[in-house]
Amino acid sequence: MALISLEDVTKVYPKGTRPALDRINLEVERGEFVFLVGASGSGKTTLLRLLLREEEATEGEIRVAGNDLRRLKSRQIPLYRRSIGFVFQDYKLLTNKTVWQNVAFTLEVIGARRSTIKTMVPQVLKTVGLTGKENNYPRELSGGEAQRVALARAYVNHPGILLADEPTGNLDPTTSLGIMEVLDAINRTGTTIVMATHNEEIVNSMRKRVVELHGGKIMRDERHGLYDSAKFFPDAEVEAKAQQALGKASLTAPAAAQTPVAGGEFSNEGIARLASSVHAGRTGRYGEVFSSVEETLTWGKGLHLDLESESIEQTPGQDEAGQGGTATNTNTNTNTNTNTNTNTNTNTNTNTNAQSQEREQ
Ligand SMILES: Nc1ncnc2c1ncn2[C@@H]1O[C@H](COP(=O)(O)OP(=O)(O)OP(=O)(O)O)[C@@H](O)[C@H]1O
Repeated sequence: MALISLEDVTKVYPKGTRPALDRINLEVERGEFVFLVGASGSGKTTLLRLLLREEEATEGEIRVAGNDLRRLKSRQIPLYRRSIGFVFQDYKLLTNKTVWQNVAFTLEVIGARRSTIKTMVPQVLKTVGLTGKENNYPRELSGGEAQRVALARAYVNHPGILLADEPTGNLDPTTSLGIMEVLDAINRTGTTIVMATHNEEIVNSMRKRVVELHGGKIMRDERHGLYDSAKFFPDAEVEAKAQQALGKASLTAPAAAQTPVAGGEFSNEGIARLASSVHAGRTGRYGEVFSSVEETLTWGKGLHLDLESESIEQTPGQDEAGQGGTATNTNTNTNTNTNTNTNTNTNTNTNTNAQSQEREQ
């Protein structure tokens, strides 16, 4: 049974003139990394909010990790949400708490022991490359660092599912690469990731499953996004990162990282391609945000999904929460290479819905 399934799901907001989601059918298997793409207003955030049970479907059935979300009682919702990690474009950090306290807080609210907190917080900060920043307050962090704290907080209790709404939306291309490295590492521990994004270069480079929404309907569901790698690495830092990612895939990565995903490639190659294309300056956002449907349908040439015959391989020993693996792909400070963005797209992302959702924690 799929980890996430939506059957004929429709969402009409009280003031909505048309359905925000219109008879959506979608299945996501355990361990998958799914990009949700589509023009502004196509329904990406709504889909994530339904999965988080911040909104209820008007019609249809949603199941997440065995939970039928229609049957979830109000008092069960906080517990349900704690089993899911989520990150937003604007980080939502607690401004009066340090990096350490922000991450520890997630564990405190679920009643974790102090000894557990003391063990897990440094581990996850190391995973996201923030060792040394424990005592900084959010205002003392760069955008990329703040987003990594948000990721650490979402991941610290090793959720089986991580939902991300434009997690790179406010970040420059090189910093976004760092965030994608962390997300990729988290995914390789077995955590299923559903990420809404406008960033076509990230999607094209990572070559994960791409679900494209338009007007609340799924217009495309492909196993891999476009492949458009750069062959030229004149920048030493980005080249090193790309080499490192490729090297890790074949030499030092943990077993989970070496497991070929459907299609036979190693997931770290996506990061290598992204590093390459970040450097080449092909960092455009999802460029067709305000264009017609004909023009927006430019995603991918990949295979159409056949969930019957293909499935993501699981690494033996990993439980549902992904605790069988530890992410080893630590991030390095990537903020120095910001001059390569030759993006000419002038669209701005107006994702205000996610921004207004304050996490209960
Ligand atoms: N609370 C709400 N009340 C009424 N309509 C809403 C509400 N939230 C979203 N909508 C509408 O639902 C549709 C889908 O919005 P949604 O935020 O899911 O799109 P999106 O693809 O995430 O867009 P973006 O990329 O701009 O974040 C839009 O037409 C939007 O105006």
